[in-house]
Amino acid sequence: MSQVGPQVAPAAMVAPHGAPSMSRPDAGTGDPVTARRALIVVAAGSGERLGHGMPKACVDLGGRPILAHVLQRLHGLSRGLDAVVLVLPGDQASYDQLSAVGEQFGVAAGVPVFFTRGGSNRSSSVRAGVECLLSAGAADWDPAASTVLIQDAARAMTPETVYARVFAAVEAGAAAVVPALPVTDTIKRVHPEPHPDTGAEQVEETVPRSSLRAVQTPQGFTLELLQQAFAFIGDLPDAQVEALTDEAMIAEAMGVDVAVVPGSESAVKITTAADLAAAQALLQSSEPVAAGRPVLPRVGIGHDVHAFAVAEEPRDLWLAGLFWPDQQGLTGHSDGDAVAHACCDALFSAAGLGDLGVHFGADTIGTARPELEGASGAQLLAEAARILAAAGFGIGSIAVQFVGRRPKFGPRREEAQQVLSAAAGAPVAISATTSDGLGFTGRGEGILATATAVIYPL
Ligand SMILES: Nc1ccn([C@@H]2O[C@H](COP(=O)(O)OP(=O)(O)OP(=O)(O)O)[C@@H](O)[C@H]2O)c(=O)n1
Ligand SMILES: C[C@](O)(CO)[C@H](O)COP(=O)(O)O
Repeated sequence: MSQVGPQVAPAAMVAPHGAPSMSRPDAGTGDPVTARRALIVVAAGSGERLGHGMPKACVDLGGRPILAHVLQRLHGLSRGLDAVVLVLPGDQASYDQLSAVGEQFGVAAGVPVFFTRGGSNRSSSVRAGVECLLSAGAADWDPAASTVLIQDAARAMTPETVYARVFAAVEAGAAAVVPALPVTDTIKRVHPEPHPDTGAEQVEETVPRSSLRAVQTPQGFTLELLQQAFAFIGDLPDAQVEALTDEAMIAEAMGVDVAVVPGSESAVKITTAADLAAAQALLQSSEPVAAGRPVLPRVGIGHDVHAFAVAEEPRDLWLAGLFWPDQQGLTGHSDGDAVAHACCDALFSAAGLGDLGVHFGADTIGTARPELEGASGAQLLAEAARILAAAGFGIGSIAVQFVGRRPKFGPRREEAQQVLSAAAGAPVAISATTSDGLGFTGRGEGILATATAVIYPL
């Protein structure tokens, strides 16, 4: 199992005031939430019926692997997710490709993402996902109060509303929940054996369709039921496990009620070439380029200034996500990381989402976002990237220029770029200059950072 999480800086680089807890306060009481939410995406299937000669989750859909579309649709929900587990194909190339997609999502969305390899059938892949989740920390969760959703990577276009419905139904008291749509075709059962002379299948009966439902994913369960379910099927022979085409079947076999919530026409399972073409069409119809309009990038600008603290009030210097030993720090409510803050401002500006003050000002953090109290510049940048993603924007790149007499950026430019790029989930380029002795930067009273960002609609 490997992990990427919202904590982007190596431990030594995390702000001295401690990492902010990303746990959610209860909206009503402000108490920490004990009910947890996790999502397991099973993406280990071979995709034989699709026939692309590679695991289905790796197959290209509109320029990105199928798995990326699942994650892209989760950004609005991501603040409420405590963990995402991706169950990936066993071969190294596919594993590397898809885990990179997952890592990018984890950084942008601020969600801990864990990876494991799947098994030879769907149930064994789901089991691997549950085991990964437990060893990633869910073993300490309250199992009756925590909800786990299982999603097929193959249902790449499932809208976020369906996830929200399933979470809501489990949290309202159902131990097992499936999303489903009424069946619109007439359904007939055929005889097990074809006609002896013609070889054609023979209809045995017509099944009344009013009570039939076509079941989709994500399927939701309490963590407690999911653990019991895998203990329940633990000793079954492989053939019987193969026959379990979804997890709700195990709950049914255990005598647990399974609730149904509305699914979505968009949540089609990409199984055949025709399904992939349908998903492609759906994707195009939901993107502006289909209407003949080009998808233009957006640019933003950000600017931040901080004064150096006076010698009588020493502070550590944090700049561009790095700790600078033996240097007097900057004043400010925050850690004073003007380079990271300018990047955040450029992102908000590009997305038309206001500025740093709106999202991370002392008032906001004091009221709506207490978990960001004491957050470092790099952590704020990761959070800004998550906010953009939730608003439907990806980040192309950020360029930031530092103006000041000290510290000297050259020797640590690469290191700083790496830290900020990891935080933003996109390339961040840093340049630095002095101001020829002029102005407050020239006199060494403070520093200035100016950033530009290019973003694009997802
Ligand atoms: N051993 C398996 C089999 C399936 N799955 C996942 O379960 C979902 C539903 O499976 P399906 O659509 O049947 O995918 P494949 O098994 O890849 O398809 P095929 O049967 O055509 O090979 C997919 O997201 C798939 O990646 C999995 O994680 N591990
Ligand atoms: C879980 C599922 O998507 C619900 O419809 C379906 O059962 C998966 O079946 P598959 O044969 O593994 O594709």
